[in-house]
Amino acid sequence: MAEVYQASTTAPVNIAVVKYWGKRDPKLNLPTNSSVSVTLSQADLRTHTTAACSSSFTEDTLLLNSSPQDVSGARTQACFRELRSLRAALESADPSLPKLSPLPLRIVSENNFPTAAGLASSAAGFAALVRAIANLYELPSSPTDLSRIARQGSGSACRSLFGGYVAWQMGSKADGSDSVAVEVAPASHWPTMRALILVVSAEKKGVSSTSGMQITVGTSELFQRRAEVVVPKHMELMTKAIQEKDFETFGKVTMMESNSFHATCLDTFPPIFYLNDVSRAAIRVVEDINRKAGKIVAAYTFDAGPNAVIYFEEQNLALVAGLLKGVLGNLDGWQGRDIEVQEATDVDARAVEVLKGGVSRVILTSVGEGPIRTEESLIAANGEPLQK
Ligand SMILES: Nc1ncnc2c1ncn2[C@@H]1O[C@H](COP(=O)(O)OP(=O)(O)OP(=O)(O)O)[C@@H](O)[C@H]1O
Ligand SMILES: C[C@@](O)(CCOP(=O)(O)OP(=O)(O)O)CC(=O)O
Repeated sequence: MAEVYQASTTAPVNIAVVKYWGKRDPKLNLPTNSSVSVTLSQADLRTHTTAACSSSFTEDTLLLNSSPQDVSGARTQACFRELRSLRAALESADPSLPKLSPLPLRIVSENNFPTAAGLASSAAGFAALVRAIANLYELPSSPTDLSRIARQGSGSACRSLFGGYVAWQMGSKADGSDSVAVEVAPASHWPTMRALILVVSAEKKGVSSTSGMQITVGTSELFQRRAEVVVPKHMELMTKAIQEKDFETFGKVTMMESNSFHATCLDTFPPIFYLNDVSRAAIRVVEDINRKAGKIVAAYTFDAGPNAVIYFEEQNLALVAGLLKGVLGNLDGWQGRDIEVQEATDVDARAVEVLKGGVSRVILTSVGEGPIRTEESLIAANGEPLQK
């Protein structure tokens, strides 16, 4: 029987606090601005991927949550091609190495959260795919080197190669070699950061990030100001806020960034609406929580969909999560955490009702680590995918 080589990893989701929106080169996924994200804990949200290769396989395949995916797309192909060429270079430098680069790849992956629902599945998915194949090929590449490859799968994926607080530097070179992710600070630098996700919709979204951002680039004038003036200022403030663990600035910039990004969506022609009434109710409740506290203790942010991500620090668990548990305590997602419930006094009553009617579940998580190698495999020794 032909030998089956394999390696596995898990990879995290990241949620941006300075948003990536717009490409200067759609083929290479080169962005029009830099961005910053927080990597979320894999205890709650993760992709698990096994990469295998063998001469007994007939073609490159990808099985995602048990369903076969098309791998002929330019993005997946770019990742396969770049990783193979790094392996081929190792093989030609050391002829004793097994010749893995020409062998067909079999990738098996599982997301433990809804795919394509604005929960950054493509980020965790492509980060895991690239990391798993790099492990399989025993590449000496650093996370920054791999971020250059994962970026071509999905832009935001480049930030999921690191844990903690991560910047994607837009770079200026035409070949994209300087458009990479770097660590701003590890999770251990500011470990008290929490994220409460209000899942408003787990459905596939209407306008994908990929096409939405290109229509914005082509039609919005506001977008130009965002890329040239707003984001560079926010990048500076955000990096410093993270270094100094200054939640008030972190929170203010996070909220203003989300608002700026969604304003450019509205300024796109025809307009793109990712926020809905439930999202706006979440914004209102966060504002009321901050007003009650007399300072910024909670910060909302929204990606290309209505789900709210609310960042806060552990010391404000009762003020933020406790209050929202008072409103949404009947939903799934609060288990396993001892949270003192707070009355939603001094909070807009209508917004509370809208949240009650529109949020389907919550996910309470925290800042976490980057991809983690695992011996737990999704492919049997004979090369067959393992059914869970
Ligand atoms: N585990 C995975 N392995 C490989 N590819 C994946 C994986 N998970 C998701 N993807 C790819 O990502 C696509 C979903 O990306 P999409 O950008 O539409 O949604 P999203 O990532 O959930 O939302 P967003 O990035 O806007 O927050 C899937 O259709 C699939 O091609
Ligand atoms: C709103 C965002 O989540 C957009 C993410 O866009 P994608 O990374 O999904 O886009 P592609 O590069 O086309 O795959 C903001 C962010 O994550 O920075």
